[in-house]
Amino acid sequence: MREISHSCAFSSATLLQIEDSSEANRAAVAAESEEQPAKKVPFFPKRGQELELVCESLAFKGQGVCKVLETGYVVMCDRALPGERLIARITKRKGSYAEALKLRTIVTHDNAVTPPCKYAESCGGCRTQNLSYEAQLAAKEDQVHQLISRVGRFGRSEESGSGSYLKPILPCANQYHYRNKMEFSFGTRWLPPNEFVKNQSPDIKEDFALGLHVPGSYDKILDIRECLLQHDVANQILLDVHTFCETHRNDLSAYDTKTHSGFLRHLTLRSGHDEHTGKLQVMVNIVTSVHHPRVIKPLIEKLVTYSEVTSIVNNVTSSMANTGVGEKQYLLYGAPAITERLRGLVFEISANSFFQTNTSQAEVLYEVVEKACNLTEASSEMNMLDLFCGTGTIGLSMANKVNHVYGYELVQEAVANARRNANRNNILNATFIQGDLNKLTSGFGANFPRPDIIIADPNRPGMHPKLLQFILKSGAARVVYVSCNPATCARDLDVLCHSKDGSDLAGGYRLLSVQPIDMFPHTPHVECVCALELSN
Ligand SMILES: C[S@@+](CC[C@H](N)C(=O)[O-])C[C@H]1O[C@@H](n2cnc3c(N)ncnc32)[C@H](O)[C@@H]1O
Repeated sequence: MREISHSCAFSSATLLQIEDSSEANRAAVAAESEEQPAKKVPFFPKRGQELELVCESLAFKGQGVCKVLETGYVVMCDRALPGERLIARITKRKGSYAEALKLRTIVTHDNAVTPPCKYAESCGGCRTQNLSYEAQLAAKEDQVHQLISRVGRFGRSEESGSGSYLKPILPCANQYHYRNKMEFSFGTRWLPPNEFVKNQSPDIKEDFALGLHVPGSYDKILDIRECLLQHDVANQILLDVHTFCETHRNDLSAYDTKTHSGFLRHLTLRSGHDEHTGKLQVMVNIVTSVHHPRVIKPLIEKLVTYSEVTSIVNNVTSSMANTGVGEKQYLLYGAPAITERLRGLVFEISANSFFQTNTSQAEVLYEVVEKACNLTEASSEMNMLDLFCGTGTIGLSMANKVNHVYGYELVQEAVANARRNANRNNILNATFIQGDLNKLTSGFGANFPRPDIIIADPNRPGMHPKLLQFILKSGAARVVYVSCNPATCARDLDVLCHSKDGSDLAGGYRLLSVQPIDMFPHTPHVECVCALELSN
């Protein structure tokens, strides 16, 4: 039996509410305080106060865990990196810690490297590009281990025999050009500090930008002309679209999220490969506020000159929200979907359906998932439930080893993709069902047999308590939890593995392993695959 740490200051009620970073931050603060308890003296910084900090580690979501030297008081600071001494301004007090905005560096961080991207200092995408890759990996591994062991209440003790259940992180072989999908936004331009001087130049127009959101801002766009995370061809397209739309901005005006006026909202570039020739395929998705085929036509004529562009779609949305999914979608050129190979199968990807964004690392991820399922010859009699299945990739990649795969997914378009993906790969033992796993009714489970293996791959908020209850009652011998948010994953594992007094969610599973995987170098994101078995 594994040791359960009782030092963790989280009540079960709070654990169910973990949505994103604040509980994870508290875990990081608790870890810091436990490591050096003697240094902490009472300290109450005020909002707006400027302080000298030293950064000690990187927490979940890439925030630096910093300390006020004389007091040991913990401050979470965006863009602070381990070893850095900095001046920061307090923005929020949150119980035992505060949040701060970094103002300037006094002494640079450990493991500093020169980032190859010229936007690295201002862009919200790659926040740790100037930290060596080895240091990024160590920080991500530590975050997963801390969160699972503390928030999940598993402790850090060694398992006898196969070593710790907390496995070392698997690195990503390609640290650049690994993304097969990038979503850019049109908008009003934001100038990073080093461009203010150039702003005197009449060449710089502030009414047009195409790029990525300024961190923490919904309306300001960092104008960029290339992103080192995407394919070179996608970068040429981005540059061309940028130049063309900026030149013709009277017709092709950028949408302004404050005034809700303007035409062009987002540009999404997705890449895949032709299933027969292996040739690169690019899908261009232009999101606009209205359908205006005549105005957009010259841009399409420009884009079709690229032999790699095999699909151009136009999503039209009148929503005030910052969404790339249109109320209507128009096919402007080529096929409605592109294809990609994964685990020896061919998958079709349409504009609004989920597909793993790092294809080569998805091969590694799915291999780990399959291993966690512990498939044997006996598995051919078993039913697999693939929850949050997207376009069906995980379940389909194991369909030849089980009796039947049942996939469950919210997005109708992804379900349609999954069904076509099964047909395309001649897989007859897979059924895909559309439904909302956050709104389970008592009838859930009636349209598929009792599962022997459950795979759950939710997005960041994790699983709804009712879904956890379903899993606990299912009697499935194996559960494999694939997570892109170790904080909510830890919360859910605690429910699945530890019985809770006064609750009908009795923990019925034993956590066997937690495997962190780096899918997104230079970003704060980290994936993990957790294997659980039914405990008797
Ligand atoms: C992280 S993705 C995983 C997709 C798939 N397993 C894969 O590897 O490609 C999460 C998926 O959950 C779906 N999803 C999100 N909320 C959902 C809900 N409430 N009910 C069912 N599916 C949901 C999303 O549409 C998305 O396809």
